[in-house]
Amino acid sequence: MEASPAPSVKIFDTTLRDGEQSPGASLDLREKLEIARQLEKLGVDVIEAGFPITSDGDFEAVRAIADELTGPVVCGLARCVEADIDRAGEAVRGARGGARIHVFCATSKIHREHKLRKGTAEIVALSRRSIERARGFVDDVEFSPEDASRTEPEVLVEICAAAIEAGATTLNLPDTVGYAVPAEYGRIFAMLRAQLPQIDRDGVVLSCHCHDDLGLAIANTLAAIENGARQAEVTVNGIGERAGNAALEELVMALAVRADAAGGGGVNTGIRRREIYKSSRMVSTLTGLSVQRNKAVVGENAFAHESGIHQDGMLKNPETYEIMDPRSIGVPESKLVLGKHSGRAALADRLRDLGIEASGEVLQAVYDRFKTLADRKKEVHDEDLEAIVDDLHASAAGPAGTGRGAWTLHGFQAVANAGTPSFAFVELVDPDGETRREAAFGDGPIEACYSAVQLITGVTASLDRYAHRAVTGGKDAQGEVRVELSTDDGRKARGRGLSTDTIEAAVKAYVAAMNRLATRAAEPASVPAQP
Ligand SMILES: CC(=O)SCCNC(=O)CCNC(=O)[C@H](O)C(C)(C)COP(=O)(O)OP(=O)(O)OC[C@H]1O[C@@H](n2cnc3c(N)ncnc32)[C@H](O)[C@@H]1OP(=O)(O)O
Ligand SMILES: CC(C)C(=O)C(=O)O
Repeated sequence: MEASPAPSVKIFDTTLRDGEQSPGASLDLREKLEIARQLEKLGVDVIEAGFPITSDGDFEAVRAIADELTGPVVCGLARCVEADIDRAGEAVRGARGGARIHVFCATSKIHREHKLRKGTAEIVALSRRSIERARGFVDDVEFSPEDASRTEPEVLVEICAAAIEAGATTLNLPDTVGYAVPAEYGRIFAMLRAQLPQIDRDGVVLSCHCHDDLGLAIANTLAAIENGARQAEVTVNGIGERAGNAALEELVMALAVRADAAGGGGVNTGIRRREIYKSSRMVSTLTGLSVQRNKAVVGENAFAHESGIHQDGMLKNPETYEIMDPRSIGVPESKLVLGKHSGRAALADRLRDLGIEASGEVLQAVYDRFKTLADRKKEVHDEDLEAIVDDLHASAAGPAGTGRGAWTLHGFQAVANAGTPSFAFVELVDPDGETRREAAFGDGPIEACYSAVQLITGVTASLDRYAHRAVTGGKDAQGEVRVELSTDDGRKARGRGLSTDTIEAAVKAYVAAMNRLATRAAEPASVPAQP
């Protein structure tokens, strides 16, 4: 006996309707068309392009999308209000990929009594009339009993039966306020199929529409599919009213990665997964709603790894820490971000990418400097690593290759006051390993530090050149200071310092130059190569 093919679920994308209801996300006609074209490339089955009674702009956008797209069915939303239905019918009529009107009417007790102020019988009759009116425009009519998950089961059964009789071809059971939990939401679908056998018999499509108020939109959607829903209403990036809707990318990838996600056996969608990331970027850019960094599937961190243990695993086999291949959704590659939690494996790998082979003691030396820096910076960039390696090369040579010890900066404090001289206290370790300290005043904290260094070392030099630049970006960027010193007897030397603290970079540069000056006594005319 042949195995029956895996069922498939239609993807009904409502980014342009419910998604656009996110505060601040309004889209104009051109933007809606651009997103609709991308949704067509993505392979969605139905595009809910808008709510045409809302405004002339929304009507025109739905009309334009219906006129242009040839793949997906184009749908317009309508209340159980004649003018809404007529406007939606006008907007989607003749849609090249198929036209649908989506009629909705709230059915829960709270919505009946407080919002619509109508009894159940009146709501059932109104819905029936509205569906019939919509069928006058199109054969494909979807009906949603709004707030279905909070509606009494008997009311839901009654209105769904009436909707099918009136000609609804899709029945959508929305969890309008994101209140349902998965088992309960799944049971509603099972209950309805059991109570209304005409659903399965006549091929009425059951649909789910979940909001994320409790973070359960995807779990609820999967529960609905497990219980017979064959259409899922979703939005790109999960945008939508309040906390948003079930995210298209999360649903599609849950079904793709886990064959048992909706009860086993596998469920297909017609989505071209390589278009997911591009769609996400486009929706984010055009709506102005940024995607949170840790958002599943499409967030900036979804395929980024910072901790050493994970990075090491990733380098050995990406499947240790990634359950999907980023390229399968159009993300070019995973990222190993170097930071405080990174280890030697990731560091050596990045150095290799930069053309620097480091192992053993050299790697350890770079690693020690890297960790010190990472304690001060959120992320260590390639330029930071190159600067660390340069710095190590310079100090490994000793003061201009003399082989003897050098002065090193141990610590400093600098106080800057407006209107009065600045004050600095500096501690250096001398070439024999002794810590020496001095305090001095100056015109600004850097000059005060330089005076203290001169007092400690006994070397008096003029500062001929001072240059500062940020080597990396951001507020925790590394600054590089380069100085050039000269003495009365004609010796010159250059020095370079690197730190996230400008004053520290300046003092390091000065001390490096002083070390070189000390070696210049024998050959006063020569200036060493730039470090
Ligand atoms: C769950 C959802 O996401 S539903 C979709 C929500 N989306 C939107 O509301 C976006 C577009 N909306 C709009 O532009 C406007 O609200 C309009 C044009 C639809 C209506 O505007 P107005 O006529 O000024 O009505 P307003 O928005 O103030 O109030 C809604 C009215 O619709 C009624 N209503 C709500 N749902 C339905 C329904 N499904 N069927 C019939 N009437 C309904 C309300 O009871 C209220 O009627 P009332 O004024 O008699 O009390
Ligand atoms: C119109 C319906 C489907 C809706 O958006 C909701 O109930 O959330």
